[in-house]
Amino acid sequence: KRQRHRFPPGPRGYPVIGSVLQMPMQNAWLTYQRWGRDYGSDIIYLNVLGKHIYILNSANAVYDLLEKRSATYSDRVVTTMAHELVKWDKNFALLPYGDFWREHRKAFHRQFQPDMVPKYHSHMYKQARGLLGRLLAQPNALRKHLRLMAGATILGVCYGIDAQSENDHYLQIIEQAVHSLNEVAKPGAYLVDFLPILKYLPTWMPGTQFKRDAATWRPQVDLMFDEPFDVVKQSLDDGTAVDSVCASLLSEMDERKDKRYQETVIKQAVETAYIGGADTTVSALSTFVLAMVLNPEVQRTAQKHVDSVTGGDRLPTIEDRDSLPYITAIIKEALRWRPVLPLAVPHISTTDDEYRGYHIPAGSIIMGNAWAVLHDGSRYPNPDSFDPTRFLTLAGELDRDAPDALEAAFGFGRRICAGMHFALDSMWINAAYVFATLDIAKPVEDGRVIEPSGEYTTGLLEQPLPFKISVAPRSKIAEGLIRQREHGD
Ligand code: HEM
Repeated sequence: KRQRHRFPPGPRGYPVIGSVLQMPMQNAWLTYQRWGRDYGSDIIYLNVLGKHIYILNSANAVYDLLEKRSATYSDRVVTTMAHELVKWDKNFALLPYGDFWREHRKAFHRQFQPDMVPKYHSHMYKQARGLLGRLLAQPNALRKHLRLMAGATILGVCYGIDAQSENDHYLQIIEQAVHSLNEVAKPGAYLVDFLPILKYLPTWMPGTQFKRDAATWRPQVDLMFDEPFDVVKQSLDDGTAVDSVCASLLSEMDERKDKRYQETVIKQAVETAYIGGADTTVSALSTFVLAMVLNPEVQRTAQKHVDSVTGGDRLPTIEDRDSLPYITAIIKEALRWRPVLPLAVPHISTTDDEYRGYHIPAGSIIMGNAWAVLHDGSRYPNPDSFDPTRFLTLAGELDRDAPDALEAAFGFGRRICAGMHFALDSMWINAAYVFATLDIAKPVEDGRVIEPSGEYTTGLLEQPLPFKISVAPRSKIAEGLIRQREHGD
């Protein structure tokens, strides 16, 4: 006898194909948030070609399922193109839940847990200084400068590689490979993901462009993982290794366990830091700059706070953080206002479950709508305005009772961002350096103020469309700090 299950409300689809035609292609998080309002439910259900999809639009639903029941909701979508043909599952953020993923997460955690991150601050300071100088010299290449800052910080920390410019050999290898991750991650981009049998077609047949794409991309992905790892391994053998995450993990290998297996885990875990950490940091800091351009009074207040702590004649350090809650609040607000991954990364359930009387079969796709959680007006009044004081008490301290934007901005449960503490410190240092030294504003061209569009790209990861800024040193002393520091003094 067939049991009838209850499912949450959602747009009614058509027989067989389900809601495939209703799936939003642009800014899906906004449509999902609106559906939540239209259907009066914080859980929305869609059936797309037989796949069960649940969208969680509230902090409660996200917490109940992705946090409290994280043993059930921590798997990942596995696709033929990304995982099998291009081998992007070397990126452990895409690995299915299980022991192999757990080994990666453990190795990564050993090096990126909160206690370890201070070891990496020197790399962050160095690259943040470089960013100041480049912004002054070339204000209209913000994205390029941020990419170099974020990429070089991670390469320095992970492999001890000192990338000087965007033409750095390793940065180029990685950038070339990462391009294909964006392509294979586009929903519905590859028919073979719906009909895996197509992978057996010979490459000369029409309609097999995906096989040619995979043949081009797979060696690029292999190279990106292999080359920096091999260089560190060789340097350990030669006795010339410098301090790095990769070198530490290789030196700590357990001699009783299989060497090749451990090396594979280390290679993949370390390179995932770049994949997980570069574009995300660029997006978050681009939003930070956009917010400062649009909210000059917030920028001025932050500058005053920084000056009151540094006296205006030195650069801030992370040790100043406790004295500068306003800067921390700006970082939280940037991550809340325009979350980098508005739908985080989808989770998959591994056993049948029931929640609020609704049936959730094993293999369902669960999307935590970080955007909806972080723009919930009952938790964040006036959610569209950029207001760091929402995280502060009247006395200007961080408000421990305010809902924390970090709860959704970095994802959920056992798959929560493994580089979160690293990301927060790196963002804080870059923002504090900018406040200490630079005025960032809308540029004026031919007597006209150029407004940023404020628009964002749409995809798994969102970032502001390129916008123009003007950058000026705040004072002669500030200019001196940038120049002096640039020369390594
Ligand atoms: C502002 C910057 C960042 C944001 C907003 C961000 C956000 C996220 C999100 C939303 C996820 C998916 C969580 C989920 O599935 O629920 C994630 C995963 C991950 N992130 Fe980040 N991230 C940032 C920076 C970084 C950095 C700097 C690193 C490395 C140093 C990093 C490493 C990772 C890794 C390894 C995963 C995969 C975790 C897993 O699947 O077990 N991230 N991040």
